[in-house]
Amino acid sequence: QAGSCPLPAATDSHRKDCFSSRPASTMAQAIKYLGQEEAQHIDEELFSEYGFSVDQLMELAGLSCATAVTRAYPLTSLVKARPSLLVICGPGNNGGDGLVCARHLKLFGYEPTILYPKRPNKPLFQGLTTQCQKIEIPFLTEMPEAKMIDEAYNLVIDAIFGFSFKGAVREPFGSILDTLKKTTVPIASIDIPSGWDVEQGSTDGLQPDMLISLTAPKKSASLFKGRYHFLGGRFVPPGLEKKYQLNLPQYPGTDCVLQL
Ligand SMILES: NC(=O)C1=CN([C@@H]2O[C@H](COP(=O)(O)OP(=O)(O)OC[C@H]3O[C@@H](n4cnc5c(N)ncnc54)[C@H](OP(=O)(O)O)[C@@H]3O)[C@@H](O)[C@H]2O)[C@@H](O)CC1
Ligand SMILES: [K+]
Repeated sequence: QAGSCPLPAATDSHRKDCFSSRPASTMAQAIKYLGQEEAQHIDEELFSEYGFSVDQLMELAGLSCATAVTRAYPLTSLVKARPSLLVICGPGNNGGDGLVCARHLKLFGYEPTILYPKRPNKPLFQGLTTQCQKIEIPFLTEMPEAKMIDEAYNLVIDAIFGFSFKGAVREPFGSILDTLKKTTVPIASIDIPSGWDVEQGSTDGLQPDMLISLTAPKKSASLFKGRYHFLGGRFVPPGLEKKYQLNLPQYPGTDCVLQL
C-alpha cells in the first residue's frame, strides 16, 4: 500500500498521515485528560445530541475492556492452572461495562467469576446479568478474603466506580476496596481506579496494574503507575471530539483499543 502514498520519500510518519483520516497537524497534539464534569457532559451529549443508547456504548466499552485485557494478559501468560478472573461490578454504568467485559472474556476463553453486590433494578442491568448467567459465569454472594483471591484468580477486573464517583466510599464497597488493597494479584481498572477521586487520584488507594480509559483518559490517569494504560471506546463522533478538543490518537486499523 505504501506506493499509493502521495508524499515523496514516504517515511513511517508520512505513511501514517497518508492513511489517517485526520490532518497531520492534529496528530502531534497531546491527548486531553478530562475533568469529571467534562466527562459527564460528553457522556450526556452522546445520548442527547448524537442519538446513542446506553446499551450500545456499554457494549462497545465492555468489548474494548475485554480486548485490552487479552492484549495485556493473554491466556498463555496466565500463571494459574485455570484462566480464572474475578470481575467486581459496581452499582452504575461502570459496573455494566464490567458485566459486558466478563461476557466477552468468557467467549475469549477466560473463566470469569462475577461479584455484583448492588444491582440496579433496571432492565439493562438485569439483561446483562442474565446474559452472563446463561453462559455459566458464576456469581459470588460475598467478597472473598484477600488470600483466597490471590490463590484463586489470575487477575481482578475493577468495574466498581467510574467517572461519577464522588465523596467517601459507602458500604459494601468500602470493605470490598479495603480487601482489594490487600491482594497481590494484578488489578485491571475500567475507566478509573475505583475509590480514586476522578481528578485528584488517591495516595492510599488501589494501585492497579492496568487502566483502560474509555472515550478519553480522566485527569487522575496522569497519576496511574501501573504497566498497561489502554484507551478504548472507539465511538466518539468527530464533531464531538473536535468540540471538546480531545486530540484522540489514531486507533490502529480496525482495533477497538490502543495502548497509550
Ligand atoms: N461516555 C462514556 O465514556 C461511556 C461511559 N461508560 C461507563 O460509565 C461510567 C460512568 O457511569 P455512571 O455515570 O453510571 O457512574 P459510575 O461511575 O459507574 O458510578 C455511579 C454509581 O456509583 C455510586 N457511587 C458514587 N459515589 C459513590 C460513593 N462514594 N460510594 C458508594 N457509591 C457511590 C452511585 O450511587 P448513588 O450516588 O446513585 O447512590 C451510582 O450508583 C464510566 O466511567 C464508564 O465506565 C460506558 O458504559 C458507556 C459510555
Ligand atoms: K473502575
